[in-house]
Amino acid sequence: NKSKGKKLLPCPWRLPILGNLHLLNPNKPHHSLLSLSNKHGPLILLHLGSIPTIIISSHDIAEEIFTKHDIAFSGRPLLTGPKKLFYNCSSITFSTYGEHWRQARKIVMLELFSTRRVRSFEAIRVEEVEKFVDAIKHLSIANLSELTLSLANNIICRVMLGDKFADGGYGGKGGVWLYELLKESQRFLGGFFVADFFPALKWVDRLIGFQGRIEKNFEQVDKFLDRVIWEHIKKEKEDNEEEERSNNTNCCIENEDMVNILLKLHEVAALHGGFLSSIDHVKAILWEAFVAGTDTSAATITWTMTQLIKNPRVMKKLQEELKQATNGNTHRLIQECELEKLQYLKQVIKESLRLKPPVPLLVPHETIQSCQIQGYDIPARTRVIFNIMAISIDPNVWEKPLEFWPERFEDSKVNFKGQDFKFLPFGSGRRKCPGINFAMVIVELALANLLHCFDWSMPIGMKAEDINMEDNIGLTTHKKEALCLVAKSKW
Ligand code: HEM
Repeated sequence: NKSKGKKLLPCPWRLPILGNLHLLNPNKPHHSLLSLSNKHGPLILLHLGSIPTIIISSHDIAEEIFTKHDIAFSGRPLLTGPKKLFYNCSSITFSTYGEHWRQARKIVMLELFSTRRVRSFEAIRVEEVEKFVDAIKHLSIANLSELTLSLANNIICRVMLGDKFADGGYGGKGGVWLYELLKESQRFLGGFFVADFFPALKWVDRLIGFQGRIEKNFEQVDKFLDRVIWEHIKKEKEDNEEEERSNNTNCCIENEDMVNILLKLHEVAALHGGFLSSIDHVKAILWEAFVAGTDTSAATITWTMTQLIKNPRVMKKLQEELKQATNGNTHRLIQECELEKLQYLKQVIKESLRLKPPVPLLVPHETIQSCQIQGYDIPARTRVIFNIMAISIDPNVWEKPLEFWPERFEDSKVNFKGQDFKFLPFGSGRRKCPGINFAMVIVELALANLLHCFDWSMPIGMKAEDINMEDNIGLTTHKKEALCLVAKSKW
């Protein structure tokens, strides 16, 4: 009776208790949702267990939401994984819209993602890319899935925690334990907790051991972050004493890592209250940078290399661009100041992000107030999933949507900053990724050098057509099978 006179959202037939959950393949929910939207339309309502969830799969509905109802859609559901791993969701990504989120985002925008800050990490990126290239030279077969994860992990580790905590290894040698810790956290963030779909059945997660495993992972993460913080405090004290002794008051902000910066802000907040008043907030921000930044950047590099090995014409054209940019000098690395002129590289990365967006369903949103979309009433506290993969291969919008064709971005103003609603690999509106600049310079520098320093081919006995393009989704989509290629060094 309640719905009398109201326009009802299309909703596939559902089962008692499970609702529409049985329609989702847990390994490929973005593909299942694409099939459902092809059948039922670009705005549908699913009952995932007992949680009403709307799925958005068209650019015009995304535009309506991000331009007219952005605040209403800026909440985040309180999910089991992030609640545990990010200290009761006190990080940015998973905290719901409000003062805490605003303050947290403001601080990281200023201290981590501002143009000046991103630029100040150049030496770290260059050094790590150099080691990365050097490691590949010594490998008969390069496992790019693993190597790119090491690269992103080492850069983020050095930027966030300082040099001491990154042991800088490549090719499965270095930082393995931190890496394993991170992988386990990511499994839980993208994983299926019964409580997230049937809040009343929370006990089932404990019964099947899921809750126990996440608690163990959290304990290890927490212990690690405690050690990082303790060592920074100790070092700061020693430096201050040394400074007093030598009367040297030169403060070098460029050498500060994120832990130093957050600890200083924590000291002030502990006296006056607000965000960062608890040391748990500091830990949540630190762990989140690993989780949000490592996987996504590595997946972008790996997927782009996958597309290039399958498309030799594009790879050749890109290598030609790099040759021209360096006047044919293959005996040195591409520098960051040269990236700006590499226009074809930028088109190639965009095309790769279009076909394989690393976060194809964004992070789940939740409405914080009721509103109307396309004439449908959407109540507050509705979970919202944006299937941006469906949008970026929509045949009504994109010509030859499944083809890898970077030239489509030539002379086009379409970018991924969140204003072009047919292409949203970083999201849009208030919740869009704040790490775009931070990530893109890593991705561009790594790819430019991979292609400038090496010629790439398939291992003997394999053809590019054999490459498995299937993805495995957690919070980020990865290539299901590792990308292993032969790299022939040009110098
Ligand atoms: C190519 C690499 C990356 C991609 C494709 C990517 C993509 C995304 C996406 C799709 C979202 C969710 C937007 C939404 O829910 O509407 C997001 C959020 C976020 N990303 Fe990224 N990201 C990348 C790199 C990074 C890096 C390197 C960092 C930090 C070191 C980072 C930090 C964040 C944070 C903190 C949020 C949460 C924003 C909020 O909820 O307010 N990302 N990212």
